[in-house]
Amino acid sequence: MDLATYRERIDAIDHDILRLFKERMQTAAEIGRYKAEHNLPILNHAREREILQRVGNDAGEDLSSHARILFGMLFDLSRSYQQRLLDGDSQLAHAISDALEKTPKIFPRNGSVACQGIEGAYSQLACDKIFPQGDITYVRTFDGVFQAVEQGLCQYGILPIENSSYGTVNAVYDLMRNHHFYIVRSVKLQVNHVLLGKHGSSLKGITEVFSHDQAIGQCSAFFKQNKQIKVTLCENTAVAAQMVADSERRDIAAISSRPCAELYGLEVLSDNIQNSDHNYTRFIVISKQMAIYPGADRISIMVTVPHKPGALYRLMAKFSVLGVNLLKLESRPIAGRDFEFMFYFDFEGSVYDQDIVRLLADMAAGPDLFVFLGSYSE
Ligand SMILES: C=C(O[C@@H]1C=C(C(=O)O)C=C[C@H]1O)C(=O)O
Repeated sequence: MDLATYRERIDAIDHDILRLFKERMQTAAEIGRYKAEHNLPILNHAREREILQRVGNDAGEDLSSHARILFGMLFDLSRSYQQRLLDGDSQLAHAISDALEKTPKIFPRNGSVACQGIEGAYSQLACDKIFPQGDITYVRTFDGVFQAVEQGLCQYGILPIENSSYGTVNAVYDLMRNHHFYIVRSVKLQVNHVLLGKHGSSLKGITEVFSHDQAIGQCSAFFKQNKQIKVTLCENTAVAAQMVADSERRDIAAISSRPCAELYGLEVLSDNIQNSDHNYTRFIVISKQMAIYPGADRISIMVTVPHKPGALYRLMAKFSVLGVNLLKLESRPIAGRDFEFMFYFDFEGSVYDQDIVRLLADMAAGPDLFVFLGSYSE
């Protein structure tokens, strides 16, 4: 047989599969209605296991695992179809359209903003970029930024989430699940670190350097070359500069931003000491209310998936069928659980796209934890 004839055969088979698929989905919808009337949950593990067992056996050794994957996908589709028919428009879909209606058409230039650290901190530099007329309140910790927003003390909060060379700011991701907030914007800031010491001191005489863990990590090559220097972590790069300024010691220095030299009366002992010239940190802007500004083309969510083989794969398949491009996938262990993880996804997409809203509503309706973290632009 030639290729064209094989393809004709495949087309005919697909025609039958599609007819049967539609029939299967309609039947699942009927079952969904029955379940709603009788107060039964949509998911029935035992039934799915039974079908997988049968299908796996009937398919024969060669195709057993392929058939199980196919039917696993069919279950997902049939459950989400049942859910959608029963829920109509989900709560999340309503909240999103509400936010779209109420959000001003232009991102504000001012507002009260919580930043971690003190003046000269990189969060402040990020804030200046986003809110040129922002009114900054400094808090000591990242947790304090979340709290200031959650309690309504500040309209916005700024938090670093990842660096192009040193990676994720884990502490911020771990705090996300303890707080209620929405991401309304993100920004990428080029970060050039400088070594700051007392006037008249020099790199040769420095025995100890203070800074934040991220800055130390981004300057690891500098420490390899200067092995005599002891590293001491502190909560913020600007706080490190202030500590050096307040200390009597002349053998200590801080890794900070350049503006901290002038702010704290220090001297630049070494310039651009980060490993890479292309060193960027991404910051998010959080707010208490959901707000989706024009141009929002990025969506962030936080989910757990069941601790079972294929669970993450099935979640990813939902993105894949819509042709959604994933921008970031981060996993963090859930404290107190046995290697269970919280997954954070950033993906490209607009909430004006009904397929995307349906996907979000579908995940929100599932049995696992799902949090919509916001839709925004960078
Ligand atoms: C259709 C049903 O709902 C769900 C979907 C199933 C399926 O697609 O075969 C099986 C079990 C349930 O988790 C059902 O309960 O039969």
